[in-house]
Formats: sequence, C-alpha cells, structure tokens
Amino acid sequence: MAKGKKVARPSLLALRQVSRHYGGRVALHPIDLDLAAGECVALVGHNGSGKSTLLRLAAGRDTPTSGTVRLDGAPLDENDPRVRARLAVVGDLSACYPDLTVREHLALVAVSHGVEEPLTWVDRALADRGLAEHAEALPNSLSSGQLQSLLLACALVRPRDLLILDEPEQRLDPGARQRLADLLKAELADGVAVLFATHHPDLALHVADRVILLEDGVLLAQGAPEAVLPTAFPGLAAGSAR
Ligand SMILES: Nc1ncnc2c1ncn2[C@@H]1O[C@H](COP(=O)(O)OP(=O)(O)OP(=O)(O)O)[C@@H](O)[C@H]1O
Repeated sequence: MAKGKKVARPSLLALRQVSRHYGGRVALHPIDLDLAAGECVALVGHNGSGKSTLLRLAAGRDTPTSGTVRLDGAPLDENDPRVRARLAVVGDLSACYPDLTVREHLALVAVSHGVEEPLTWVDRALADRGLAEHAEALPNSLSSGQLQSLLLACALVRPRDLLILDEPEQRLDPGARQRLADLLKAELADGVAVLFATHHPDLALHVADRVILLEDGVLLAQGAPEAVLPTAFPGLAAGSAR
C-alpha cells in the first residue's frame, strides 16, 4: 500500500483525552492519539511542548492526570509483564551501568531476556548499531551518539509490537542516522508500530506516516509529514520527495 494511504486500521495504541498536569502547570492538554500496527507517528514541537510527556504516558511510564491509555483495548501498565513483552522504549529514563562495557551491557540484556544465542545476538547488535569498535569501552568513554546507539541496541532486545523513542536521532552522525532510519523502516515492515519525538525533520519526513505538532502541550496540527513539517520547521520546503 502506498505511503500516506494507510487508513482505518484498528488501533494498537489508543490515547483518549489524555492530559498531564504538574502541580498547577499543564504539560499536556487533553489529547487523542491512535497508532495502528505497522504505523509510524512522529511528534515535533519546541522544547517544553509536551513531546516527552506524551511519550512517557504512551509507554505507561507515567500516569495521566485525566484520560485513558490502552494497548490493544486493555489499560496500559508497564509493570504488567504482558505489556512489557510488547513494548520497547528508548527514552530519557534509559540508563547505563558505569562499570559494564558495551559488550557486557548487551550480553546482560540478552541473557536477561532469554535470547537463545546471546553471543550471536550481541555481535549482530554491535555491528548493526556501529558499535563493534567500541565493544570493550565503558559508558563514560563513549561519545553521546555512541551511548545513544547502545541504549537503542539494548531496547531492541525485546520482542515488540510497539517501539517508542524519545529523540532517537539526537547526537547521531549521518551514518548512524541512516542506520536508524533503516531500522525503523524494517520495524514498520515487520508490523511494529513506532512512535517517536524528534527535533529534526529528516527522520519524520523519511519514516513517519503522520506527524503531530505540539505547542505548549496542545496538539496544533497533525497530518502527513509534507503537510505538517513545514509549519514546524519553516525552513523546510513543502512537498520534499521522500
Ligand atoms: N517532572 C516534571 N515536573 C514538572 N514539570 C515537568 C516535568 N516534566 C516535564 N515538565 C514540564 O512539562 C512541560 C513539557 O515537558 P516535556 O519534557 O514533555 O517537553 P518536550 O517537548 O519533550 O521538550 P524537549 O524538546 O526539550 O525534550 C515543560 O514545561 C516541562 O517543564
């Protein structure tokens, strides 16, 4: 099916009138969001517009002030192992162990998740994320882009129906960004639903089916990347080829 024509598929993830207040401050006004299997939605907007707040709620890592978050029709609770088995998240709560190397981090998550051939999985993850040269490095000797690649590799150990990423392209060089775009396209082709926040239009333009523009916690616009991105990034030429 042609990109942009994906309509009327049942929702895997459904947010209904979801809001989040911090004390007297409204980080996110009531918002609806639907995401189907194999569909990709990108969130864009200025710093503080509510993207990470929305992602945390969609991942079950935070509780909405109002509204509901459902995965396949059931309330989403990240502490539920059945939910964790369907969800992979790369976000601002991701962290590393300072005394474990890159390889050891990957081996740890592989063994923890019962990967059948953990050493093979680790080698493939190192190669796929461009980390092979840094396999024996400790986190504090990695660049921020390499660290981002490690967090992504660790998250991808989970079998998943839904992949949520907060600014996954930040600090990545062009080669790593291309590997990320290829990865997301492969995930979508496998039927995984992808929701991510970004400050760069390229990834949204090349990968997303739909873009949501947030401003001060309000959904300002949503639609095809070519329609919404020029509003969010005024320097971007409308109608760029994907
Ligand atoms: N734990 C918190 N306590 C109080 N206020 C918060 C908290 N988390 C977020 N906020 C506020 O909610 C608003 C939305 O923040 P959020 O992190 O969702 O924005 P964002 O769009 O992801 O920004 P950025 O692009 O800088 O990552 C901001 O005004 C922020 O200060």
